[in-house]
Amino acid sequence: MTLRGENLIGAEARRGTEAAFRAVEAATGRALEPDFPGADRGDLDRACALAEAAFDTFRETDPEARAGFLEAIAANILDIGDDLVTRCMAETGLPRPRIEGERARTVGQLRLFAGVVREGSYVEARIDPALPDRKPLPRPDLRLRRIAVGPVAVFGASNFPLAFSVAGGDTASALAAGCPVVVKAHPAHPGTSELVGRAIQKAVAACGLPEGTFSLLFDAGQSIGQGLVADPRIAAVGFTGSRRGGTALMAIAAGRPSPIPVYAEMSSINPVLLFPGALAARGAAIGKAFAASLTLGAGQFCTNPGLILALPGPGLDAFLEAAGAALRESPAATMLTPGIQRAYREAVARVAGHAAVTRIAEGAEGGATQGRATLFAADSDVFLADPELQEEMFGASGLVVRCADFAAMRAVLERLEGQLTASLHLAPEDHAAARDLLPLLERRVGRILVDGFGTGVEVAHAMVHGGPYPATSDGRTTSVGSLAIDRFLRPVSYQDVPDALLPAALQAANPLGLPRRIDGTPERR
Ligand SMILES: NC(=O)C1=CN([C@@H]2O[C@H](COP(=O)(O)OP(=O)(O)OC[C@H]3O[C@@H](n4cnc5c(N)ncnc54)[C@H](O)[C@@H]3O)[C@@H](O)[C@H]2O)C=CC1
Ligand SMILES: O=C(O)CCC(=O)C(=O)O
Repeated sequence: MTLRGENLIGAEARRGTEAAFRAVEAATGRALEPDFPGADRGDLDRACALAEAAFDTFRETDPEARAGFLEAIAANILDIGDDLVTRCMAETGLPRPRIEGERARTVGQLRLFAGVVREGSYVEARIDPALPDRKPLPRPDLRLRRIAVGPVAVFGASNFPLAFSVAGGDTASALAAGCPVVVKAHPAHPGTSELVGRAIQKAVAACGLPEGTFSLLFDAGQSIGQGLVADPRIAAVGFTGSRRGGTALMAIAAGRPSPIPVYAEMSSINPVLLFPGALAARGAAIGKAFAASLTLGAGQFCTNPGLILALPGPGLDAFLEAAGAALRESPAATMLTPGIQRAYREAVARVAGHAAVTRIAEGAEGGATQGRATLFAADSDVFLADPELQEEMFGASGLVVRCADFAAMRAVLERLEGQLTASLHLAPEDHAAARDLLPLLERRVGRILVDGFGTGVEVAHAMVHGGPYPATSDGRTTSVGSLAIDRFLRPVSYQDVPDALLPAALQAANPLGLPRRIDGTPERR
């Protein structure tokens, strides 16, 4: 499929008029064809106007039509075939199995949301019938449903060019909710973005939906993204990336005459708690598994296990020896962009320069586009004394913090910022100590897992990929799994509205066959 470097604005495809950029082949630093001229203000305005015009029609599409649309996007992505995989590999440096797996996850995610739309409980339809004879006052007829919030701006992630990008979780959940989407493409994978964007554009046309249901804009800089968040027609924002980028967009959204929510997934170091029983039983095996998780995708996962907490002893020694040996064997890996590679090197150098931090092991030295795995260690009082040690090193680096006892481990956890995940490695005799720490972990993280690592998020109904700030901007939400749809819905209540004027979801005959609550109890169907 030929790439044209065009913005997709509703049904149109046109090259921008602003400064152009090219994708960079991650492994070599070579510029790739074609160039992508940036969208201009007129393009931004048209994309937002079309999204606004599409909103009322798109949000009222019936469940089958909306689910069919999501499935059509999935089918069109698969139809692109190997062109998508090879372009994505070139732009990101990620290997084929990873990209193919991510494509399957993206398609599975769209289909999951098709199922959510068909099943219908996300609408939260509730009916409290009138009680005209209630004393001292009659109760009115009250009916509630959730509606889409409005057009959503999506900023894709550099590190998940499919599953967290143009047709990723933010887009899939916003479309499922009934929100038109305007994507600001990530400049690290514009070709991948154009291919996937065309797959969505084609599905919009084939499903007979309003053209403004989807648009995709390119920009060499940041003005289109900033303009998008500031545009009064945009009602919410989905973002995955840096803390600096996420907080900049939050500030723009909060400063608007009508502020809107920004759902930003940002930085996390994902503490791993190694309990003494587990370390004694299988310290070396945990060390090996940890090294595999740390180096996955060159460490460029927001779920990367960057902080390990453990009590000293032979079990921890075995862990460090095995993890160190695996990391010393690990090859350097191509990183996503020159900027990310530079930031990683600088972050590692900063920690390496810390007088009280020791380097346990490092992987093979890489070339100019690569990152090298590194494992550091420090005592808990050193960690507690220096807040910079809990900054994310976005790449394959971790810090082992030795805690003299569980009180010291608790002190470290108390000091931690919000996180996406916490992993606990346990033997049965560790349960009492783990139980003590669980309430604190619940306050710090979005997902608690046992005997595993957080990398590789399952797209499922019970998944939370979120967490308190700064892991995300709003710890009440998730960006992965079916609950992600909640971010783009808001409740509306209808009081004493005649049946003929009610939305189908709330009419007496329940023409959409939705699951509903009558007086708080599931309706018999
Ligand atoms: N925790 C995580 O999930 C991730 C963290 N990162 C971190 O971010 C660093 C840079 O990676 P990027 O992917 O380039 O993230 P980034 O945050 O710089 O960019 C993400 C997107 O937001 C846009 N953007 C960023 N700042 C903006 C601003 N002030 N105004 C308007 N738009 C803005 C960019 O153009 C891009 O489309 C990495 O080195 C890493 O530290 C990156 C990817 C994922
Ligand atoms: O670990 C995963 O599967 C997802 C990680 C993620 O959300 C990210 O790195 O942005």
